[in-house]
Amino acid sequence: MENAFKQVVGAAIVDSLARPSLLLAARRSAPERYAGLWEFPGGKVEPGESCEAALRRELMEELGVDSRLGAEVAGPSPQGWPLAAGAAMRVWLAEVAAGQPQPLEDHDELRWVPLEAGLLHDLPWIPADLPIVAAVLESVR
Ligand SMILES: Nc1nc2c([nH]c(=O)n2[C@H]2C[C@H](O)[C@@H](COP(=O)(O)OP(=O)(O)OP(=O)(O)O)O2)c(=O)[nH]1
Repeated sequence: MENAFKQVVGAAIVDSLARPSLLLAARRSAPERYAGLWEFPGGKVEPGESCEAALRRELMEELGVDSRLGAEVAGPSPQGWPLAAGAAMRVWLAEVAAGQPQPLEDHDELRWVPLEAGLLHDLPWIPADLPIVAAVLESVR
């Protein structure tokens, strides 16, 4: 069956999948409606690509890192979490397997933030991401 939503994938990159204490938040530099807002690194899945392969590709392109995916942070639909404009995002916990994350593309700042509700919610996230941030916190508790 055709997917009802445009499929986006995102990574909740933690310092360690075994003992997560920090989350890597990324500040978008474009487009204008999202510039300055924080998000999960990731992007659109290309035709014929699996979600997991798309996510690892995006993390290499955007951050320059090889990544290891952990558990999915499941959303309310099989396509994940609803976003604006007819898109939905599946999100995985992830850790860096090799490399140092750099804001190579789409972002102007990366920040490791303690996995604490108060500190994470201090950042201006893309509004659709707020329930995902809460679910990530819940999943690492
Ligand atoms: N990566 C990412 N995108 C998000 C999040 N929240 C959210 O609403 N979005 C939206 C923004 C974009 O409209 C869309 C993802 O597209 P993108 O611009 O990151 O995708 P891409 O890297 O494949 O970009 P492009 O090829 O279209 O330039 O999903 C999030 O946490 N991470």
